[in-house]
Amino acid sequence: MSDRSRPSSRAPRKNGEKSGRNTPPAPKDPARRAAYDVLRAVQDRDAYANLLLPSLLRERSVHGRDAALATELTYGALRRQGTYDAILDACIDRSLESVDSEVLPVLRLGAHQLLATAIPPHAAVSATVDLARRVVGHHRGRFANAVLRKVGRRSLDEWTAVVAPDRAADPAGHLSVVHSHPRWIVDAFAAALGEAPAHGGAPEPEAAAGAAGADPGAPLAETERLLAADNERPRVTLVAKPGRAAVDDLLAGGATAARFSPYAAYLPEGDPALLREVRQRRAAVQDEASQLVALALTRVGVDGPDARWLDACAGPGGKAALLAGLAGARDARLLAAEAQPARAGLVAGAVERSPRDAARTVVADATRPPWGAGVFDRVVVDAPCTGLGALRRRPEARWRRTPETAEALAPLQRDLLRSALDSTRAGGVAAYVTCSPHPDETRGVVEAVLAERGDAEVLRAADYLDGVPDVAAGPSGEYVQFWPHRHGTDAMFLALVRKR
Ligand SMILES: C[S@@+](CC[C@H](N)C(=O)[O-])C[C@H]1O[C@@H](n2cnc3c(N)ncnc32)[C@H](O)[C@@H]1O
Repeated sequence: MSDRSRPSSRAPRKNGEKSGRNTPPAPKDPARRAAYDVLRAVQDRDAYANLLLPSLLRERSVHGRDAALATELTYGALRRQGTYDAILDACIDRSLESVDSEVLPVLRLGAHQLLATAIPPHAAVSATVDLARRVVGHHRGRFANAVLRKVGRRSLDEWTAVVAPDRAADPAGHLSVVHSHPRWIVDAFAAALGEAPAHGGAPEPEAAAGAAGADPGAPLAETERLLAADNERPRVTLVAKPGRAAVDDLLAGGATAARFSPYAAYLPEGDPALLREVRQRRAAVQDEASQLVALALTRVGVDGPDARWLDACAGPGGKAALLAGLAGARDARLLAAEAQPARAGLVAGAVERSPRDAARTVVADATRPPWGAGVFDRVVVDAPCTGLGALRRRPEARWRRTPETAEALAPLQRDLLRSALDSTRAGGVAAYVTCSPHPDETRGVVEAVLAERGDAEVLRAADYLDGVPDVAAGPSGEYVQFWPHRHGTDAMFLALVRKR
């Protein structure tokens, strides 16, 4: 992870620690001030809101309703930024680009309160204008007041009817504004769902299955459901690490049974760290699809030995921890490889005390592996990707990625899959996984690599996920694609490849 991930240059105080003598007094309206500071940090120094906000709230001792409001405002303004910017643009005489970068986050926060919360409009405007006066001065506070009063004259639906392109004439452009996703992401999602061509030409036949339940009359109907799901807060899913904790322990702690993974439970509310199993690292937060793609790999039959497993891109160790538990139960061994030393440290922590001490962590570049060819019975490569499948969790990510991000990652993704297949023995199996449904980094990678070699064949991955509906994807349903709107999970992709 790069420098950007550092939430703050100041170390947060430990829970319950009192402010030092030099700590500035708590700001007035701490919720809006915290939201503003996070939006500025995201905009100015590429901070990650999901890391910065919790540490900032802790540092400033913002709790309870203020913390909940700060979270709602920060995440809402970031997720809905595309929609709000189109509306703000219509409320300002000059172009939105010419608005000072210090003022823009104030306007987005105000728009979110006015258009998507129950805060009474006069309170939303006056509290936001107060904030503007404090952070950008009286003159620009007056500007914010004028703009927000215009925003408040219409509801969200009334505004989008005015500012979004017509749906029939430009479906992707319409959905891009209404559901606040960059247009290239709308196009990529539509292609992955089979509702639009991936690279020109006609949509894939899988569109019919993919769009099950959608209104056939509305263009890009299923894509719209996906975009809407991306704007919802994801539920917290836990994993009970096999051999170290049981799902029943999590249920006893207030979690509820999960739909698909035998190791998962959902936490309806509260801080996961309050669960003893999580504190003791016997359980962890892990999306259900992440668990299921790892499980699918372990369910494929292999003839001969089943003793050596490899996780070629293991950091921070979510899948490695699950695989280590399952390997231990079968008396197999997992090698967890990670290129970045700091992330390898996280992997080592995640797999610590696995049953039979089944996992070993190494810092290694999996494209130039220090291990020999054909030595592993099972290999997973969970490749670095755009993360477009996890937009629910990373509210600013959609504005940071570009079409070039996916293009730039493809050579590394192909190299990692080639190397994973080279590392797999004949008769063994490799899993190629991404947390993105973008065709260029999912099937595009698999198809390019398999076209080069005659020693590998794609298996029907959905056959190893019995009981999970509507996951088969690809021209013949050979891949697995999870979706937030269908499964309530991240949009994880899985291809299972048998080495011949
Ligand atoms: C998507 S993440 C893996 C997530 C992980 N499997 C989990 O479930 O927690 C991809 C990881 O691959 C690592 N990586 C990138 N290039 C690599 C390479 N050439 N060799 C090994 N690891 C690499 C990245 O540092 C990152 O930690």
